Amino acid sequence: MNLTIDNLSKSFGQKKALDEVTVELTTGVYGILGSNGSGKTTLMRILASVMKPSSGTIYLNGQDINKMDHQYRELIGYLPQQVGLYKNFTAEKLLKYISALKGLSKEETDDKVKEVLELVGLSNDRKGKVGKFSGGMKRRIGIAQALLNDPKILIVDEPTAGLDPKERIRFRNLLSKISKDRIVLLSTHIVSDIEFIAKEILVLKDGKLISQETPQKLLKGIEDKVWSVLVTEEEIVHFQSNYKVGNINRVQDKFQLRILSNSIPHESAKQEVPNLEDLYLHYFDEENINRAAT
Ligand SMILES: Nc1ncnc2c1ncn2[C@@H]1O[C@H](COP(=O)(O)OP(=O)(O)OP(=O)(O)O)[C@@H](O)[C@H]1O
Repeated sequence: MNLTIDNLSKSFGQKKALDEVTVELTTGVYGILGSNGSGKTTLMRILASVMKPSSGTIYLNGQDINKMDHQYRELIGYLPQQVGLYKNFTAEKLLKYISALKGLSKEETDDKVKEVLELVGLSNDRKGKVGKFSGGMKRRIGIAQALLNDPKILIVDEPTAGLDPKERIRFRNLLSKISKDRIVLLSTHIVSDIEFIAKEILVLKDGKLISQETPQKLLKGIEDKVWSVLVTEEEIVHFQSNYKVGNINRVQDKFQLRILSNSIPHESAKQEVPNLEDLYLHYFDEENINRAAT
């Protein structure tokens, strides 16, 4: 399976939310990384066919999705940022109801609902009311409903916002599991969500695709730029105004700063192994974009 996004742009008045994005996707998980307003949701909505681009074309296995029309939509599962679930429905009833809306027969529905409940780990909670579910369970029921029509392309917008770490891990593993024979697109600004499961990360900035790489290659790009330095409280401001500073940890009476810099920021600085949090800082430290030292 091959999904090709060819020269896609979307404008809202003067604002270019997407600017000539071209990318080719095959099965597996893709992470879309970008700061607020970088165009992630716009790209996902166009891919989910709920919004039209201003220009550009999307091809699935060489066929223009506009020409495929409902044939394409049947292959899509979309989980937007906000989903309104019927709070008084049980998990099972909700999924049966959505199956009916999606046009599945009664027999298909019973089997499919059972299968997706199992897949997302909610079989034992099938009689529980959705309104009483935790955030993680709600996201999982969201995925379950998106999987009812066995989509080949699953699009999930900010899936882990508001989830606790345990639920985030569980959700990540679920997406990883279902990506074997599907294209899964996952937008986030929580980089740890995609560090381990994405086969490639698409970095969007101001509507432009500025990078498409494996997480390992992206990290290699900053491998000699990440430092840690131990400073006093008074010295923090100096580093913050001259460098991109990430985490600050208290270590007894001093502070350890994580710094992104092309050159050694201080003679006592130690080089560190980069992670995706550093990468995010590298691309999206907007406030400090004009610093000379990096
Ligand atoms: N319907 C709309 N009308 C006008 N402007 C819009 C509309 N939708 C998006 N935009 C603008 O397009 C740009 C990209 O928005 P988009 O929602 O795609 O970004 P995002 O990366 O998903 O951000 P976030 O992480 O905050 O969800 C933003 O500047 C946004 O204000």
